[in-house]
Amino acid sequence: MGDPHPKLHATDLTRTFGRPPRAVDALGPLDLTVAPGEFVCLVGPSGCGKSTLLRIAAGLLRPSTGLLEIRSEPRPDARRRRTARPAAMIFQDYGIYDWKSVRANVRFGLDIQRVPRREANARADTWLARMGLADFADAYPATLSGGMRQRVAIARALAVEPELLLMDEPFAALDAQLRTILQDELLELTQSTRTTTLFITHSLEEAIVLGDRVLVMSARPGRIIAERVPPFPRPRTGDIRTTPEFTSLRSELWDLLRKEAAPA
Ligand SMILES: Nc1ncnc2c1ncn2[C@@H]1O[C@H](COP(=O)(O)OP(=O)(O)OP(=O)(O)O)[C@@H](O)[C@H]1O
Repeated sequence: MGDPHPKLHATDLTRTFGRPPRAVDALGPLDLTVAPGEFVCLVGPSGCGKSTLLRIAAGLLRPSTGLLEIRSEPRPDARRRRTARPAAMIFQDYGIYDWKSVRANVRFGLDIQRVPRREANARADTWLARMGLADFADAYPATLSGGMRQRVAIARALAVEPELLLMDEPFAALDAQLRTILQDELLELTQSTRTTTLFITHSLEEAIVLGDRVLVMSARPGRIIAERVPPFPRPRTGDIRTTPEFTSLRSELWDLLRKEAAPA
């Protein structure tokens, strides 16, 4: 790929939790480069350090050694948005606030950035409309279905126009049908916004549908042991799921993963 200006660049990254003799080596050493606009999916056995990597990328956790850099674009309105964050994160449990209306949830990041209320409401409403939630702006999350709640989380993350979107198993709590629908929606959305995305999933299907690259991690401490490029040009649609290339890549990835997931 060789992009001289990667959006995310990690070198020799490791993370250990606790101290000897109880120390847990959770991650690495790991090198990772994500180009601007690229959608990179990470798959790996349970407990291999995927969330740890994402939390380091989000600035929620420090690495034990190594470096992770996110290249930030100067924004034309940077002076006003002093608190602008380059990364937005979406979790499996949605992470939305039950006591705030749907619109206020979507506006949340914009409020932190001190975007004026009128503009923030307009941007929130635009994203709600895009996610098919226009009629629910004044509703409270408790009245929404799981899929709708996850759409609110996606709208909230994208409303801040993040330079980097970090998604940790965002669809894991949804049933298979809804998951497929949201995969297709996210595919369309990210192909139009070209938001640089690092996406963790246990679903190989999800990784192949969405990713420009699929990275396979080893068992803990997670390192990157393989990389595959799904052979589907963009813009692509969910129809690729029925192609022979899709099936063969899925079984190839599954073989790689099975070796890592097998008990020692
Ligand atoms: N705060 C912490 N303190 C101690 N150990 C931790 C902490 N966070 C994670 N770990 C350990 O680090 C390892 C990696 O955890 P992590 O959550 O990153 O894995 P994961 O690949 O995201 O797992 P899963 O796929 O099951 O969600 C695990 O062994 C976990 O128990």
